[in-house]
Amino acid sequence: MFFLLDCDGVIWTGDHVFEGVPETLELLRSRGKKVVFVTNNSTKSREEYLKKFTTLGIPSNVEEIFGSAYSSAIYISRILELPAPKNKVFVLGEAGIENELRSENIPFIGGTDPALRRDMTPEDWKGLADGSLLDPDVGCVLAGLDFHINYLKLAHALQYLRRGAVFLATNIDSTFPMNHNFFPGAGSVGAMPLAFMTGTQPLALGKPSQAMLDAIEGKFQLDRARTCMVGDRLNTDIKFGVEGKLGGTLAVLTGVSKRADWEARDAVAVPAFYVDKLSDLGAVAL
Ligand SMILES: O=C(O)[C@H](O)[C@H](O)COP(=O)(O)O
Ligand SMILES: [Mg+2]
Repeated sequence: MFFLLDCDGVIWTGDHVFEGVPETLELLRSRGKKVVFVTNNSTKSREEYLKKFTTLGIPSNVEEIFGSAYSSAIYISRILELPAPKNKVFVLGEAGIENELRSENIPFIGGTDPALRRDMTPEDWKGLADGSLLDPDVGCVLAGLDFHINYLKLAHALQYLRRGAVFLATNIDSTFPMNHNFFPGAGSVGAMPLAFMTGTQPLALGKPSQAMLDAIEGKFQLDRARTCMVGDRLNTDIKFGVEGKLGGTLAVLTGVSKRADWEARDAVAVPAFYVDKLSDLGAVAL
């Protein structure tokens, strides 16, 4: 049996690991359950997440980690297959996306480039308008959670999209649960502002995307009927499990969604089960 575990709002909030999580993971593994960490947070690569798990005292390995940055990189390299020379990606996001694109040998610009962490200049207004400042090899814009978003980056992304670049997003979460509070999410800082500007929606490759679930199913050869998705957010985690026809969905109340959200008549998705926190799983006959 597989447990697909969300991270932000389930395992941790920022660097605070919720009480009893390491013990619960150990219990699951000791009972022969397979654990896969499935996060929409694109700011870290699988290797960077492994470092975070290790630093926070949670035993894991890189093969157990499946993030939206990785999901996006394998989609671009193995499905989208941008024709050279227009196979470069303009990134709105942090190092996690860059490192996963590198691991799939996908060329990219933007992202954490310090040259873009500044205000617009008259040269920018002119060069972006006439295209002289644009890289002709960019064939795709990938928008993720960018903690350094600014007008210049959005202006670059818009010009590439206006010139026909493929519009992708790692995820479109509206908020980001952090330190027991909420901050602007990936969708709110990059993908949705660009969607508003262009009138087009990105293809999002994180939860609830079924392309991501197909990739996870393929990688782990899991049996969907014997797989449970555990998450804190209805319109990503629980929708992912329900639309993926997984055997179970479990909501935890340590993150974004509350009971009232799925008890509402127009709930986007309803979990099969819920617990107050992940460690309550220990009391369940697994
Ligand atoms: O804005 C975001 O990217 C999300 O809020 C965040 O990444 C969610 O991560 P997850 O709960 O899927 O681990
Ligand atoms: Mg979450």
